[in-house]
Amino acid sequence: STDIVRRTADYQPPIWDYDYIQSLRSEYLGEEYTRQVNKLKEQVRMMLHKVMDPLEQLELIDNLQRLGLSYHFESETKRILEGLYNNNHGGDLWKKENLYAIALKFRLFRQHGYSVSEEVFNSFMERGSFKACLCDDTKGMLALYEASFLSIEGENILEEARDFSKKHLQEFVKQNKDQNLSTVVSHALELPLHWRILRVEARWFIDVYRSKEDMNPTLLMLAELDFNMVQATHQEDLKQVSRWWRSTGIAEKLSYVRDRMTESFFWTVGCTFHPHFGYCRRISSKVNVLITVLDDIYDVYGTLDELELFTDAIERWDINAMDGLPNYMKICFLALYNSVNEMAFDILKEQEFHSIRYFKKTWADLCKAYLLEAKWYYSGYTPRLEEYLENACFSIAAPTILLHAYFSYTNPITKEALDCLEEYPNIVRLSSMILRLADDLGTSTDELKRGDVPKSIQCYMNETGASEEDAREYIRCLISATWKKMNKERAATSPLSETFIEIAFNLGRMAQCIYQYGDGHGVGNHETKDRLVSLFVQPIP
Ligand SMILES: CC1(C)[C@@H]2CC[C@@]1(C)[C@@H](OP(=O)([O-])OP(=O)([O-])[O-])C2
Ligand SMILES: [Mg+2]
Ligand SMILES: [Mg+2]
Ligand SMILES: [Mg+2]
Ligand SMILES: [Mg+2]
Ligand SMILES: [Mg+2]
Repeated sequence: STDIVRRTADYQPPIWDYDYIQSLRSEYLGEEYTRQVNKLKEQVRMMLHKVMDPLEQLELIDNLQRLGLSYHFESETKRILEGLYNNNHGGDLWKKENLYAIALKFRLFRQHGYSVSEEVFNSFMERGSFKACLCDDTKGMLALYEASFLSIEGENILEEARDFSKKHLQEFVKQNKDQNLSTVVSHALELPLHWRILRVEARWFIDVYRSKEDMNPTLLMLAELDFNMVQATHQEDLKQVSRWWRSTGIAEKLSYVRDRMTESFFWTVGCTFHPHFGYCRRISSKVNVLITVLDDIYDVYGTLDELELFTDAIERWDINAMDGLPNYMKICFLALYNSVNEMAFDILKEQEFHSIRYFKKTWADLCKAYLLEAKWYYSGYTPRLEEYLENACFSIAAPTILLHAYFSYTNPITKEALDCLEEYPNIVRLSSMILRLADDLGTSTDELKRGDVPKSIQCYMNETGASEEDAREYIRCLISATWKKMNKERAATSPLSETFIEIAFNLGRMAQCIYQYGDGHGVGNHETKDRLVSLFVQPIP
């Protein structure tokens, strides 16, 4: 047969090899630390009971959140916000206070699902614009900026708030009068709090909090200890999935696809860092690393004929469908088949629920979306942006990732939720859109260099004649607009739990984190490496 010329992406080897991952150790395991952390948690609980001033209550809640500790105090936080909302929501809470307090209140209420109108900012405006005198209040500007990202479509005051605060905060950073505040403001301008991954943000904020003059030592001690204890549990999860990954042999047998076990695990920590979600992280990491392999087979390595065969085998989800596959595809098919069936077995054993048909469908939908992109590539077709995105919100694999996440933490599984998930609800579509757009911004340059389907940027350029820079700006606006729709979805009632909604939000946040400095998943850039070291290797001293 004629030699098949296969594209290559010459991916770098993984940043950490198997032996290094297995060598990871943490001293923060065991009873002694659990005793210590429980003592500190009790002290913080007392603080939450004793604090009376509304603004101090809000600041404490905000600090707990930024320090990554809020998961320990959910009921206390709810009680405080409930109280503030019911007792004062009438109106006097919003009057006569400064911009910082109003913006902080607004953001925390919206974050916790309390409906509050953008009109609370009216007293800071005149003739439709924010009062110019406000621009000297940098703390207030920063709070207004962060609050503006909780907006939904059509909220013009918040749109104006974002533009106004962004302009003045950029000005403030340029003047660089106050080093500490400039650091915090630049951080926010890079990526607003609402779009950030809690776990990564906590690691950064703990260092910032340590140097604040109003820092509370108990809070700091608990944040540092808790961070290190959670790191220890994540290390164990990572070592476990890394042992599984090595047992599949895929990394060395298919040396031409991305070997990204650690990054695949990092994605899951962004989605659910909570220590009790270990099983969810381990399942999701396997899904992510297998998706990474399949994606490269469809994008780079497979011929169209081979891809047709593989897609057909996945649609049939039948062990006998392997026979016609080339060897490298047999390995991938069986690794995927075994992993997914093993998970289906766990669910059958735990909940007597037969889940195979859901998994079979989501993997078939994913591979069909991959196949369509391959056909577009091989035929040299460039779709309009809308046509591309309709398919690319499936090929980015978010629906598959989210379905597996649902099954891996939910007990009891409900038919309502699954029926809802089967229809690809808005929350899944919107999360996929953010993941896809952020991914294209971060990966399309390299992808097009080695040959891949035209991505959102190129489709937009082809459709409108825009320059690449303008196309990238358009895609960034699309991400921002999609977040407004996501914010609206959070409030919507649905058979999907708050946990699921949060995971879907975090998947979008994780994309903006990984691709913040280019392709943080495919190319082991130093930002990703630094993050992985700070999250999984280096305890806070
Ligand atoms: C986990 C993922 C989001 C999914 C598999 C690896 C990814 C990082 C991304 O990889 P990429 O090659 O950029 O996807 P695509 O652009 O080929 O769809 C697609
Ligand atoms: Mg923490
Ligand atoms: Mg690989
Ligand atoms: Mg790809
Ligand atoms: Mg792809
Ligand atoms: Mg990509």
